[in-house]
Amino acid sequence: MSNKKRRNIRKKLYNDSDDGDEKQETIVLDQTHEKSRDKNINDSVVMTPPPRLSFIDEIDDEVIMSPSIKANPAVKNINQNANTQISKTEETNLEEIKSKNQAIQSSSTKTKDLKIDKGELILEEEPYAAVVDDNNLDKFCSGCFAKPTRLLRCSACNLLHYCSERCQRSDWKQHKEECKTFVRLQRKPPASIRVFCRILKRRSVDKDSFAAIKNLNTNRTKFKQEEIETFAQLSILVKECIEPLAAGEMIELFCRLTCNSFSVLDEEMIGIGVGIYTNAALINHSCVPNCLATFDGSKLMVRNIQPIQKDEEITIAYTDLGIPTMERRRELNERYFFLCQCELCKQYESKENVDPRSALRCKTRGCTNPIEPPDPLEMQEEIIVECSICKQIITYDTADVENQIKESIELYEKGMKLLVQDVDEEKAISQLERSFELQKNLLHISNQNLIRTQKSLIELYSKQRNWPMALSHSQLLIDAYRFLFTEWHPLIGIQLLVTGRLLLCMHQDDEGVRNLRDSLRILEVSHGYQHSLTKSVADILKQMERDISIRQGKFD
Ligand SMILES: C[S@@+](CC[C@H](N)C(=O)[O-])C[C@H]1O[C@@H](n2cnc3c(N)ncnc32)[C@H](O)[C@@H]1O
Repeated sequence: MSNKKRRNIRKKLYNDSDDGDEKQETIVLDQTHEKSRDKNINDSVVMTPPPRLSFIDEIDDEVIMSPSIKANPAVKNINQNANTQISKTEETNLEEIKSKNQAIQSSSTKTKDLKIDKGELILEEEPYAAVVDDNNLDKFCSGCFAKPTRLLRCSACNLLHYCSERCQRSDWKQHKEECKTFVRLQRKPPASIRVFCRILKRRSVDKDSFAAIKNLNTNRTKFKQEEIETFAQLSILVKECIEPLAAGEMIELFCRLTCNSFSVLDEEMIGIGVGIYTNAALINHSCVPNCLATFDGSKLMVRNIQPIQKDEEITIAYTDLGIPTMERRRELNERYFFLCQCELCKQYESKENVDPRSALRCKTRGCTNPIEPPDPLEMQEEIIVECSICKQIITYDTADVENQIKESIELYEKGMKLLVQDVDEEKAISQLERSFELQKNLLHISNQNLIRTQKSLIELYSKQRNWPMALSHSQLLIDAYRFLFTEWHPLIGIQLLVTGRLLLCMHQDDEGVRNLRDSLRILEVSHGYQHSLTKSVADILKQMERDISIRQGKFD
């Protein structure tokens, strides 16, 4: 393959630009807008975005602390009871889910067991309101949530960015008033407040649509008093921006947002914004979900990654399934007020089953069995276990294990801190590599600490174009995800894609194509054929396969 072609593929895969840093351009929408421009705004936007935005983090930063508002679900999902699990009052615009349910019901009368095969689009929904996170405002279009190489900045508030004048125009109805507010306040309210205001704005122009919001679960009585007080204080921020509702209604709306908002995810399933999807919010949670939510821009799609049987409840995961079961349960309980009783959570209630997310690895070469780490409360000097798979008796020195884990976490945190401080990346990498070295022979491949260290290393090495190092970590991550997740989980597909593109960058075309093919197979199920990510992988594959066959023709 020619270097030019390879560069083009790399550009496509990495959203790379040969032009160096993109200049932010200013676009002017109309005269009124132009007139309101304040020359000093640039200097006056004071709020520093937190390193990674979430519903909670922003609020902590901007206002008061409260565990409760921390309700920005990682990927929030819904499912209620079995029949599609659409609970609740029937009046809302649930046509899509209902008709899907009917389809499920009727197809189930045709086939005895199977209802819908994997990869079906169960629900597709545009947000009632959605905003880009504070620290992503200059990276993603506030209209379509795409990440183009070039963004245009709103010339009045200088905060929101758009990929085109068309996107700015289509968002203008929502942004017009908000834009003036940002200018007047001389700071940007956090994303949670911005999305709240957008909901109120939409209500003011389309009262009927608000019924879908009112239909959402509030869990009002389950919030702690201090959380309700936090909501009351947040209401003051809202009042600075838009005509508020009555005090009680404001609190209820905060409760609803806390339990029902979604993180809008980019192609790599990383949070870039907050959105409210009134139909998808009716789906309940499971840690072994049969469906998953993905996004194309801000459009949410729920697809089933497992076949769904008649009368089976549709479920999605509200939280990161890579975190250990006890932590997951605690998080679900704190944010959503329920004790998860899914089969995964129940499986690890008993000590007999070891959760790989927090486990050590078996010391026998080639054995992938997770081993329970020492319990600090038991204060044993060593733990002696018989591996249930390889049957070897293994001894771990408790103090050694604890020290190594502690040190590896410190090294990881030190490395990440160096990155935030913008210190030399090399130094950060060396801390993370030392952390990895301590963990790799001690922790199970799917241990959450090991996974997060490797994810950071892949990102850093890719940034430095150190493809071989990024590749070695990426290949290990595929194994870790395969151990944790079901076959069609999108994280496996995305990691195969990352691995494939790294191989292409290293001119290992055949192996790269194999990984891309495996990735595509999964993405077709998890994201669907029409998703922009799936299409771009299919395009690259086609191009690569054509290239390879031409080359083979030449050499045969
Ligand atoms: C986004 S709503 C889901 C739809 C909700 N069941 C309804 O009827 O509107 C989230 C709330 O649903 C309930 N919920 C979701 N998943 C659950 C589960 N697996 N077990 C028990 N309750 C669950 C909890 O009350 C949670 O706060």
